[in-house]
Amino acid sequence: MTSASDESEVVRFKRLAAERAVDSIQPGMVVGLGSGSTAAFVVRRLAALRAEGRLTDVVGVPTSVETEVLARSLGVPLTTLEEHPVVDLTIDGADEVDPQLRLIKGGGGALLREKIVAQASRREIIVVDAGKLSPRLGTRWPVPVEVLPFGWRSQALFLEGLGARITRREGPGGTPYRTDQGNLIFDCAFGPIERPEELAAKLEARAGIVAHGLFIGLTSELVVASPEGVEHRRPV
Ligand SMILES: O=C[C@H](O)[C@H](O)[C@H](O)COP(=O)(O)O
Repeated sequence: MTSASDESEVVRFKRLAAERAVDSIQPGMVVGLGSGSTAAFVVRRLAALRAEGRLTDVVGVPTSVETEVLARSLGVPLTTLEEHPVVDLTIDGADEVDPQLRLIKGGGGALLREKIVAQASRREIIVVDAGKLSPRLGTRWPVPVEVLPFGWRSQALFLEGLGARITRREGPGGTPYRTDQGNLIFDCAFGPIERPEELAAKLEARAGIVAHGLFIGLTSELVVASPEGVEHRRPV
């Protein structure tokens, strides 16, 4: 267990952003629980509030098996999109955020469920440390692309044809990484992406590509923590 005193600065900023976003959760809400190390602080904070007898009627929709396991271990009640097809508020992390609050997500492999939950949400708050801010998507992070195992070599050629330097993500022991759906991920280094919407449209038109990590038009609010404090930004 990490104590507050041995947290690195980056981890502290992740926690501060996540905890601030939890202030937006109201009693009775259905809350999308994002994935990754920043979103995990949301789950922990929710559990701590429940222990104080607050927000006890909030239910969470996890965006990955990892988040589901964490939430269950902390006693946070969970539901599904089948039971609650509309989510009041989702709080999730991101790998890269541009000035228009477009995102690259999926560094932890949860991009498909994260996008499904984001699209089902009335509000999506993204929580990051300031190191995730970027002038242009693709500058700091490759775009994860989730593909069906069937025909994966064809998808690799297609992605290279779009100009990406691709790496098939590896799991434990050098075996191909598998998502929660059993699919593969190609991390696609495009370099700074001039028109993310056009790239997203090309990826979405390709059969066999199940999801990509470009999240466009889905951020309602960004909470970013840095040495200067915690700041809220909305799309302009
Ligand atoms: O698939 C993983 C998610 O998109 C994460 O939200 C993203 O990778 C950020 O993760 P972290 O908060 O650990 O930096």
